[in-house]
Amino acid sequence: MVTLSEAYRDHPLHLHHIIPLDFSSAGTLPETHAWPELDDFATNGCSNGQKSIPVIDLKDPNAMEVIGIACEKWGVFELRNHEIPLNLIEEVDFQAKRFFALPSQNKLKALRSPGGATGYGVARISPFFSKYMWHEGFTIMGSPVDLAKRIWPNDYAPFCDPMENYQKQMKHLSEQLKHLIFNFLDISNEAKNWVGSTNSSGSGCACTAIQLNSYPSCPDPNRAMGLAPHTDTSLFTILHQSNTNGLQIFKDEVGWVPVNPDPTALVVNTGDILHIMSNGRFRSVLHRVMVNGTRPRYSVAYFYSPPLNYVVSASSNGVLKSGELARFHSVTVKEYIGLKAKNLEKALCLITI
Ligand SMILES: C=C1C[C@]23C[C@@]1(O)CC[C@H]2[C@@]12CCC[C@@](C)(C(=O)O1)[C@H]2[C@@H]3C(=O)O
Ligand SMILES: O=C(O)CCC(=O)C(=O)O
Ligand SMILES: [Fe+2]
Repeated sequence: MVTLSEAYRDHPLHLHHIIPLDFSSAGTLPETHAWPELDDFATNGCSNGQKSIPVIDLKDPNAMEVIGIACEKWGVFELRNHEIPLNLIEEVDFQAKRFFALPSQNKLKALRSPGGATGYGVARISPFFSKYMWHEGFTIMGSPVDLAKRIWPNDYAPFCDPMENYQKQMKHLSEQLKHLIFNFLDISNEAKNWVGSTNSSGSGCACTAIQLNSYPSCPDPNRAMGLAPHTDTSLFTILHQSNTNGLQIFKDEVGWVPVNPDPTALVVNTGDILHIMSNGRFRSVLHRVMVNGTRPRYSVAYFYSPPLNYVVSASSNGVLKSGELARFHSVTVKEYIGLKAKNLEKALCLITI
């Protein structure tokens, strides 16, 4: 089965950047989780009610055009009519909540290892910030069975079956979106089909991951940060958010724009790999998550990227118009993941020509 884990092996983390706080016993916000700059965050235009992300119907005959324009102008859109069964989404949500509701010592049985990429833990970006985030995550790459067996040794199927089904459905949806986006960008058939590329299992399949996110309700939400501002590494990410708000995207000349939850819809955002492949035309969108004083928030992110040894390059994929120069050096997906793991948001600058 396809796994991205290999790309993270050379970038081990310290345990304090893996083990989440036991949120169930935190009656007050610990200083370790109190973010000093938050006044800024709160007033940075996030209540701008007029601006909201584009909403796109996948069955729209002009889907390719409207998706392309949304990626260009916003780097994010809400997708309706996506054909992922709602009962599957609800089941995945339910299983995620069931996992996060376990006592801390049970969740720690599935803790991500220092050199690992899957399992329970804080967000990978944690070492780049001096404060911790009000967040816990569970990352799945390939089969969730080994991880789930550590928690439910004899009863892992209720967790694993919907996760595996979700992976299949999301992969199919991602292929449709990839097709529309690459056609909009005029990407060549070779680059489109990842010709000659393989991942760790030797197949030319995409690298994918599911990230279950939990943001418990917080005793001091104005001083806490759910997920610090970041861009995703992926080609694109498909997110389902349950009905507590908190996600915001950064739009130039506007500021932080809330992405209000619609549990029947999905949110698609562009990642760094698409940024590079499109020569910067589709900028990877900066986003963050704020927390809530009374309600927990849950989300499920599906990251979709080309195979690990795929060469991410605008100079050979057909996107450059005549006379246009490539803005980035070519890198493999694996090399870019390594750069991001070491340098976070400076990774793109490091490959800028
Ligand atoms: C496939 C992946 C993308 C991700 C790193 C990961 O290996 C699994 C977790 C993902 C996540 C989720 C929260 C935000 C993020 C930046 C992080 O710290 O972990 C993303 C990573 C990413 O896009 O690079
Ligand atoms: O919880 C959210 O809405 C955002 C999650 C996210 O940004 C991520 O998993 O990369
Ligand atoms: Fe993200």
